[in-house]
Amino acid sequence: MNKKPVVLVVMDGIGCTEKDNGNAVMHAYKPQLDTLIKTCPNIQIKAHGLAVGLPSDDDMGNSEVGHNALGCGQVYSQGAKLVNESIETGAIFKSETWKEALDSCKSGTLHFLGLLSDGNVHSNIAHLEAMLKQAKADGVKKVRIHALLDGRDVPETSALQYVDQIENLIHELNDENFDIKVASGGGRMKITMDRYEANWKMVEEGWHIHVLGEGRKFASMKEAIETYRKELGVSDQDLPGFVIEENGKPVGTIEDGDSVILYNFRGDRAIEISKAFGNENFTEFDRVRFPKVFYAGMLQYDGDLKIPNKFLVAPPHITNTMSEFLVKQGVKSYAISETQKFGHVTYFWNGNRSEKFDDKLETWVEVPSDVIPFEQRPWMKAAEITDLLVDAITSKEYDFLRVNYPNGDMVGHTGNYEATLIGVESVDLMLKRIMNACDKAGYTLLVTADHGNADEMYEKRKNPEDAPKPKTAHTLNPVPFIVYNSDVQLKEGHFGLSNVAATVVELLGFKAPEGWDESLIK
Ligand SMILES: O=C(O)[C@@H](CO)OP(=O)(O)O
Ligand SMILES: [Mn+2]
Ligand SMILES: [Mn+2]
Repeated sequence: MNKKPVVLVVMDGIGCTEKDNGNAVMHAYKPQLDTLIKTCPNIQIKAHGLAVGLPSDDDMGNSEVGHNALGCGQVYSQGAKLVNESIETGAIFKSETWKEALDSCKSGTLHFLGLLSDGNVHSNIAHLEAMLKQAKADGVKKVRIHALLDGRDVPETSALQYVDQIENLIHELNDENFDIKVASGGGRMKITMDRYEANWKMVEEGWHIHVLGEGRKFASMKEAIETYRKELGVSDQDLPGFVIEENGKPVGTIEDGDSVILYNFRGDRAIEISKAFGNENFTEFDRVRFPKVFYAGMLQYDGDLKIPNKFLVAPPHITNTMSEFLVKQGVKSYAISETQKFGHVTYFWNGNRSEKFDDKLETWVEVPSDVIPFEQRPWMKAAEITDLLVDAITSKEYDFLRVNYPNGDMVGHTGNYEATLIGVESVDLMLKRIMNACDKAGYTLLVTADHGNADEMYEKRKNPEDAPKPKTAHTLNPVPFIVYNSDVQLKEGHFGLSNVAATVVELLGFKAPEGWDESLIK
């Protein structure tokens, strides 16, 4: 085998299936991908469920677990699973953090903030339910819930199902000693859950809604959702923020002496709001009022920056990553994406660490993303990313280069089939440029994805004659793994994303370290 530098392309959200259920991957005009699959060694690898450390094979893949597995060559039990286990054993409720959270709000309110669904990508409503029951059992007097609506990891207009579920539990738990209410909420793509500092305005709006109780007022969550749906016709993820009021007053602003638990377990979209609650000297926006609260996350979202410093369940301690390994070998690497996925190829890739292992050997490049609905620009920043990546390949400075193209995923999440076709086609167009650059430089090119999304743009239909309903979530499908410009043969069998790291280092001429899943090369 000829040892050469390697370029790895992650086509975010581009999975493989023969099924045509609004399959924007199948139907996109993508001559490069088609040729690569026809002429190069390639297999399909698993990107969901147990293969990436999720609780079961009913769990679709996602970027966090996908990039963790790609970047560390191992499968770790992930947040979704760790929290389940901690609740099952009761460890979470014996933790210091839980006790402190309860002690700290003895004469105040215990607030739960998080994504209200069972998507299991960022959160699970079952975790919230378990904590509400335990809070009552532990003698908490007053609880307020700040509910972010999903429609991105679950069907796009399914919010009322989860609202009913939580309202039923509230009804069951409420009595003269336990006062529990929903206080505020809004769509996850409108407030609070921004990531990678793409749009701090979202977090500022969330702060006004949850903390200050400033925003459009409604009598109930249901009324807010139904009113906004009628007025705007948008999916759950895009519903504006709302504040629940009674007698002209918000029912649950966040005040000095309260405790706040962010029950999302995934980090990327939890870090900014955690900074707003946790940093004394915070400058991203004017908080107007900064209540002195005890703040904890379900997990610690960033191990380097210790965000937040209090958490209920320890995150997977991901060690022995590919970046660590390459740095030890003195290999120079290059990582690039646009803002929306920049942390995926850096922070997730390195096991949820925001710092480099070595400043000199690692180069990270972020192309600023547009702040617009991505169906309006499905090509996103693919061309700008490729300009820089091609320069980096041509410079011959780096032995390992990785890139994430968000299009299949970010446009896929809009549920817009036509735009997603263009998203996939934009990525395909870029592949040609990268192939050319690799030809000239004599580099090996690997093409894969972190999970599916664009491959199923319609929900499953009950009756074949029903009109297609847009699907915004990820899929359970495998992803391609293609080797271009190398004479290797690939193994046959059942493999997953965690087999890629060993494959990369082998192509670079190293023996993969102990403990990594095997390489895909025969
Ligand atoms: O947008 C996100 O936060 C998730 C879906 O919840 O997508 P990805 O895992 O691809 O980042
Ligand atoms: Mn992804
Ligand atoms: Mn996604």
